[in-house]
Amino acid sequence: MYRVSKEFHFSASHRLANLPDDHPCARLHGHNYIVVVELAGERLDNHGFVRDYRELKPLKDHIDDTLDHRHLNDVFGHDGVTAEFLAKSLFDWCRTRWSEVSAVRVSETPKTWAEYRP
Ligand SMILES: Nc1nc2c(c(=O)[nH]1)N=C([C@H](O)[C@H](O)COP(=O)(O)OP(=O)(O)OP(=O)(O)O)CN2
Ligand SMILES: [Zn+2]
Repeated sequence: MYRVSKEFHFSASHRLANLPDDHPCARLHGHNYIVVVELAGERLDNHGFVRDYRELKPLKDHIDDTLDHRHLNDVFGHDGVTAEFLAKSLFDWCRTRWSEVSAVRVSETPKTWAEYRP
């Protein structure tokens, strides 16, 4: 099995308003998010690719247009925009376009990662 991945970046604010008031993440704050999309395949195409990284450009456009420099509670219309939620949401968006997508990972801080892998 081959696995390839590409990294995307965006900055956004959020507030996990369902957490207790004394939890720091219940307050308005922001992250420099990192998103890694992983694709898997048993076979390579004629160019030796699982899929050309350049074909993932629509994901960069989607992130830039809908998430970058936005308030994520407003974007999604709820107060639970966790890293886990973003990983699943971006996985679903990618999977409708590229069948090889096998996982999406999201980092909010240099020390934390959430992954969605069905
Ligand atoms: N499982 C999850 N836990 C937390 C999430 C999340 O999305 N999934 N999100 C947050 C906060 O939004 C934010 O990411 C803060 O995380 P935290 O690790 O507390 O960040 P710090 O930089 O403050 O960590 P230090 O250990 O103090 O450096 C919280 N939890
Ligand atoms: Zn946060």
